[in-house]
Amino acid sequence: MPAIVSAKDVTKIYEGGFEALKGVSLDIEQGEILALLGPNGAGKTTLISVICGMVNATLGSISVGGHDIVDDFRGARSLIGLVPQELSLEPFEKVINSVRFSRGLFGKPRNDAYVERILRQLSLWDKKDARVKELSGGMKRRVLIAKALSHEPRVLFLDEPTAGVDVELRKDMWEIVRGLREDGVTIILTTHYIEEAEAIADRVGVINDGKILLVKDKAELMAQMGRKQLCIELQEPIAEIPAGLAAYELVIGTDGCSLEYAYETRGERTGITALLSDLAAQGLVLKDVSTSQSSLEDIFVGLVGDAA
Ligand SMILES: Nc1ncnc2c1ncn2[C@@H]1O[C@H](COP(=O)(O)OP(=O)(O)OP(=O)(O)O)[C@@H](O)[C@H]1O
Repeated sequence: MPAIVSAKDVTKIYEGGFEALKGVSLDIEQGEILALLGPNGAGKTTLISVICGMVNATLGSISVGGHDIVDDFRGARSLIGLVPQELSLEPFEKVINSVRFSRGLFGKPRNDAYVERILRQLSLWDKKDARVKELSGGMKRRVLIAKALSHEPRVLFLDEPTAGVDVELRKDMWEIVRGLREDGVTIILTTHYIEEAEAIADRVGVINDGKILLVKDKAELMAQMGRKQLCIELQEPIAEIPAGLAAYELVIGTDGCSLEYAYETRGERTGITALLSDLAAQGLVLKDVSTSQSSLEDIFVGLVGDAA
């Protein structure tokens, strides 16, 4: 299936010469939730602003649903909903009118049944006649989503949807995003929160310093995270690993006093029981054992650190 959003070698140099995107290429699959993870200033907002046509790319090309975002701006833009980072709403407007108005901006005919459906989906139906200023921060964020969905887009961009919101609201937001995906909407969200990417993304893209460092299935990343290390401290140092332990592919510490064993936590057998009895059979006396696991956070920090 062709990608619903395809960016090729996109570079953005802001006035003043700052290069915020450095040849970014990215294909977004229809129906997926892609989390773009990166530190402050990485270029996340710039990338989605360029795709949504709010900022012009300096070089490169982007298409959305097969429409070039420059040559066929209207065709591309009609497929896109954008939930911006800032709460930019008209305070005195009634919720339902603000959603109807957004739909009208895209030249779509009034459709009360559709607007009711999204307001219900976002638990805003009982607030439809409230003025925006009377709503809590979480409700305002949901109004922004309703507005972004008002013209029935196929791709929804959420720029840090849960920045600064409490845990409950964050989980509500994740539920909303999952529900939208079930309706067939492709979702791209930017986040600083690794646990957010872990919780809802199908794929994770890591961006830093204007470059995409990695785009991977979350399941693959999780499999990488499913590896653990068992560190065995020995009572006495050894010069080399006894031949009888070769099958375990142990790594010996520089002082000869420790051994490291990598295993899959998801596998049926970790091999730890057999290893411990074979160590004893080889006459090795253990002083201590500990385990460690690489997390998405380690992978992220490693990637961003290596790139720096
Ligand atoms: N209009 C602008 N003019 C000049 N530089 C800009 C402009 N907008 C953004 N930048 C710079 O581009 C870089 C990327 O900014 P961007 O907002 O895309 O990052 P981000 O990954 O979204 O960061 P955050 O997580 O803090 O929102 C930053 O160094 C920022 O200062």
